[in-house]
Amino acid sequence: MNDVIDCQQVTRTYNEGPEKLTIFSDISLQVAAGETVAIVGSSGAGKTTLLNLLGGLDRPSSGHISICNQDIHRMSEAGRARFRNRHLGFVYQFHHLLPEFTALENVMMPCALGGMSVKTAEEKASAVLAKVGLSERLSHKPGELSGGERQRVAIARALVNEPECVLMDEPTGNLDEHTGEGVRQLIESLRDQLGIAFVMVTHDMSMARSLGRVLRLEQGRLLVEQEADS
Ligand SMILES: Nc1ncnc2c1ncn2[C@@H]1O[C@H](COP(=O)(O)OP(=O)(O)OP(=O)(O)O)[C@@H](O)[C@H]1O
Repeated sequence: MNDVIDCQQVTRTYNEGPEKLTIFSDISLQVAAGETVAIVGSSGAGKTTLLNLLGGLDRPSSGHISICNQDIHRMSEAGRARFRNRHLGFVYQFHHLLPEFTALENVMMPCALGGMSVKTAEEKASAVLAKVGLSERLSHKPGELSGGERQRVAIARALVNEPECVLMDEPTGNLDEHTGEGVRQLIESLRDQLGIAFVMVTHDMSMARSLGRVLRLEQGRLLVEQEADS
């Protein structure tokens, strides 16, 4: 069992007064190390809900989710936060960088939260910023970076603790086509170089198809849209 993510028969319902609203039911999904999986589907299909469950930010109504062979929903809140910091990276459509901190400081943040020394955090953050092509922008604040550069800083921040898996919600949703293509190529090369798994929610079908396996969330079911090796 070398799956980074193992999601077994997961259901998420919301209580709407006396009614139960089922977003999806009995979803099973395995993601191997170094694999890219795109989740597509129409607005409101439940893509972000699923991603939040995989990241331990929300609890399933039933079913089990293991990340690196550990059931994240059996951990205490504090244990889960530590586990997330160590094993998972997150990238969102809007980069969520802290505006008053430099690119380097933003990327150092998850290291600091994990208790690393400032010197080691600085070294790791500079190295990962170099990997995303931003060695020349270490002291720039988010407001002094382009949209694509900001998203690359956000990706560097997600990678700095060397997670097994990065979860992305519309990573190119806010970027023009050319800049989005740059981010797509970066994800591809990081996956191939570092063996990190990426699970990405996107509306960008050409990016989804070009990266590997594509799953479609539709009417509460997860359907295979494209196999890994097609
Ligand atoms: N806290 C909540 N309480 C009740 N319903 C919710 C809650 N959060 C989300 N939903 C519902 O769950 C459904 C799925 O939402 P979700 O954000 O996962 O969709 P999505 O596929 O990511 O959509 P989009 O592509 O528009 O971002 C929506 O119909 C939404 O209204």
